[in-house]
Amino acid sequence: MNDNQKSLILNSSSQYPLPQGVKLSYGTSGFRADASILESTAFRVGILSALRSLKTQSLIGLMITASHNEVSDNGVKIADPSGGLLSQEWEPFADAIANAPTPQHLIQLIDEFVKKENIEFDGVRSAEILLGRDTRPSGESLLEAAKQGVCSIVGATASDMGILTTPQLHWMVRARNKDSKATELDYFEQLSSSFRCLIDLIPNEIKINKTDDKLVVDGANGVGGEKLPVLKKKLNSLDIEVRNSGKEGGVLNEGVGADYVQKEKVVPRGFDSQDVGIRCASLDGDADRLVYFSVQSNNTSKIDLVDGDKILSLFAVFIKEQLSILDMEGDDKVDENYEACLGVVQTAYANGASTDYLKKLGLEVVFTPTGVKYLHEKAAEYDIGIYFEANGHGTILFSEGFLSRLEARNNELSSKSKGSEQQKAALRLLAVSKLINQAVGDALSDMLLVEAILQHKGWSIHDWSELYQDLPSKQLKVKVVDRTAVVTSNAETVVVRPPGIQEAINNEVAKYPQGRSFIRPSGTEDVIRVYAEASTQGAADDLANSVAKLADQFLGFGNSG
Ligand SMILES: CC(=O)N[C@H]1[C@@H](OP(=O)(O)O)O[C@H](CO)[C@@H](O)[C@@H]1O
Ligand SMILES: [Mg+2]
Repeated sequence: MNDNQKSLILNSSSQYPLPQGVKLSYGTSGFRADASILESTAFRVGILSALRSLKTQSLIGLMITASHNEVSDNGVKIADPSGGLLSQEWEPFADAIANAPTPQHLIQLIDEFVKKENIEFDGVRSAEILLGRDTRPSGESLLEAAKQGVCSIVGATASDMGILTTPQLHWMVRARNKDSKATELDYFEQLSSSFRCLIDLIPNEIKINKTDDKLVVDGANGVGGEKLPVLKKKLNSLDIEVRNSGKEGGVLNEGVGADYVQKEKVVPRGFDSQDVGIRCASLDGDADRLVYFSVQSNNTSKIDLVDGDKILSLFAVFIKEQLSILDMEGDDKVDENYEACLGVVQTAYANGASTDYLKKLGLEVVFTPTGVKYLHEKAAEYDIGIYFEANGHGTILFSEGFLSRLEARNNELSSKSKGSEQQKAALRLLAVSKLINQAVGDALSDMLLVEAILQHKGWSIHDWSELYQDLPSKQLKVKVVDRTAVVTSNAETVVVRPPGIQEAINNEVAKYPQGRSFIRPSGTEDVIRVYAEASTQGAADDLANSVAKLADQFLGFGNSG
């Protein structure tokens, strides 16, 4: 780094000092904290994004959001050239610069990193960053700080894309780096046209039977609630009513949204007994998570939840069915045809009943630690990889190689047997690959795929929910002295440290039919999470409570004295 560059960073970073006592970590999904302490972080991540752009010689995204956290929080994260999350190799550098106590320390860290990574400031392409933010009031000033960070790197350009859903920004970064159309309008156009294509391919006999009912969506008073009406205008085969759009005066994520609905299993604000029997869905605060639900008829404050595991199962059923029509799946595949490698990725939080169901379908199910970065990476190893967290974050990844095969197959079929069931199956899979966000889980595109599949199958939300019965489950949080004392293995299902605790958990689990329980340190909160599953709700609650007690005994404050 030359002196001119150093003094540029020095001058601008002195305007964004690190507040005292702040210690931040890039975490499961970027930096997140109370918005009032994040300006220096946004500024520094702005610098990081420009360096990442120079290193990869590609466009990079920077998103200001704290997803489902309360409105007073905010956060900042990076979208890599593929549209995916920041490479994990750069996370330690992100942590280091976010916590650098003075501008001088900051410059030293950047200088060392630039040397280590061989980042050239006078390469062919100068740094280019797309910035977006969710609807949080603090977003504007944090975006400005991030922009100043980007612009403190010589030659870098920052384009403010305004208010976007997180997946929209990731989608744009991916599209721009592939030289495809990449505006917000292009995003809506791609989603709506591929959705229409799937609807047009619904077999006639099903279309006649289909129930033309409406979908009511809880927008979490966030950006998804703002964007959905725009998308809705482009879809005439779907009747959507948006509630909690943020325009009715409700507070972001307060008693609303996918995280609240999934964790509390109660109706969000704005929904009541009049909604019994109606298909409902909830987005989270930045619209990268989606869950469905219906209001219970006998207790209208409660819901029947259709979570990420069931969205995954619905997608898996549909994809498998299309592959089977194409003879690209299963034992009876036609020899000359290629057998597509379809994989499903879950975490330990996936309901055990969903895993059983998927395995019975004959699917390969693999587990990764919690966090989209792990699931996404694993899913990318398949021709078609479907991943979902139980909380509703997920997508379907199609490999480039498989898509070329599919294109070729479609061309061949369209000359030999145009309009055949096989060709329709190829067209459906191609439409899914365009509808579903290839960069990151996307509530809006996931929702359109759910709706298209339900119409295709002529299923109500009830039919869908009946795919399997969730095992009763319970999640608890336990405050401990030091959550990093817990070290896990086997996709976080086994505790290897501290010694003894896993044996104690095993002894508890053995007392419950269909019992399963694990603990792990949260990556986003200062707690240990306890998960338990058993054959009845009472048993799941009891098991969770006993395991929480064990966590407290081994790790809690009483133990440390
Ligand atoms: C049990 C649970 O829902 N954990 C969430 C939560 O992570 P924790 O590391 O459990 O705090 O936030 C992550 C980021 O949004 C999400 O990926 C993950 O699924
Ligand atoms: Mg989110």
